[in-house]
Amino acid sequence: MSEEVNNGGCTEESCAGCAHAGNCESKKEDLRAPANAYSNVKKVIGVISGKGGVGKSLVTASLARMMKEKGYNVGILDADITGPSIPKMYGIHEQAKGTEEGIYPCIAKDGTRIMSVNLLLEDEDAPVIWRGPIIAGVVTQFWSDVIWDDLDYLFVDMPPGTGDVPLTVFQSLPVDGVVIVTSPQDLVQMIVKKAYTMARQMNIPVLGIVENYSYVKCPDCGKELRIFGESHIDEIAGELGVPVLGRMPIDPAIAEVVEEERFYEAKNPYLDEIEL
Ligand SMILES: Nc1ncnc2c1ncn2[C@@H]1O[C@H](COP(=O)(O)OP(=O)(O)OP(=O)(O)O)[C@@H](O)[C@H]1O
Repeated sequence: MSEEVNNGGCTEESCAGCAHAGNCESKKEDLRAPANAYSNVKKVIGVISGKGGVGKSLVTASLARMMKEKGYNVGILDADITGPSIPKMYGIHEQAKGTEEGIYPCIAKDGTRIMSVNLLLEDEDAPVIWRGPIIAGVVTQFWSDVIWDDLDYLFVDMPPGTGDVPLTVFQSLPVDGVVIVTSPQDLVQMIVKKAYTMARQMNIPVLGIVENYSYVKCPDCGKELRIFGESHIDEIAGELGVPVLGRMPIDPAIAEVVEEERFYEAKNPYLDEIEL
């Protein structure tokens, strides 16, 4: 079930007397959180998935690396508050510092600016046991209180699903578009549609779909093994009218760079051609 939101197309005249006028999605700017006064972010891209564990954080960081390699100023807002993984991928274990003006993101070895709840906790292994509205508030603060400085692209790694946090990000941040990450399993069709529909209901453009775990390449004969079954991604993308941005195999070289916390030098050849 979705919240009662209006998808736009409203005019001042039609709003007058409308029962939803007070919380109408067409008046989106009312819900927008202000950016920090020292931030100048040109594009905000959300990375979402209908379900957990499909490699959303990996895709977020890969897109950030791709844009970094192209010479852009890039940041990652880790909105996956209860399962933050971005700082560790980049080998960052320090705490973020703040001043009166705001909080400074940590800077990875490749220059990527990163903010995550793990950079604010005294013990990075401590679990975050907060209720939805508190978590959503923290994500908004990552936009309003963090000094992002000049960024060409800010990638937002969302928690899986269509709960409080994605809703808050869509309502409070000026998201220019989302990338949906998925895997080739049977349930996927329905799950991708849920993520797609949520973004569309919030008037956020869907830039395309990335399929992860598409295949494994046999190290001996080079044959592509589809261990999660045949992909339905072209069908789904066609039905929704969005492009397939990439298909990633399970790649031990990528797993290694994550395990060794060296993502600042990662190259993900499977997503190189994406235009954002
Ligand atoms: N194509 C791949 N090849 C090798 N390892 C991968 C690949 N995709 C993801 N992984 C690894 O699988 C693990 C889970 O990936 P990731 O953390 O990106 O998933 P997620 O969808 O963000 O998870 P969550 O839903 O819990 O936030 C990570 O250790 C990641 O490095």
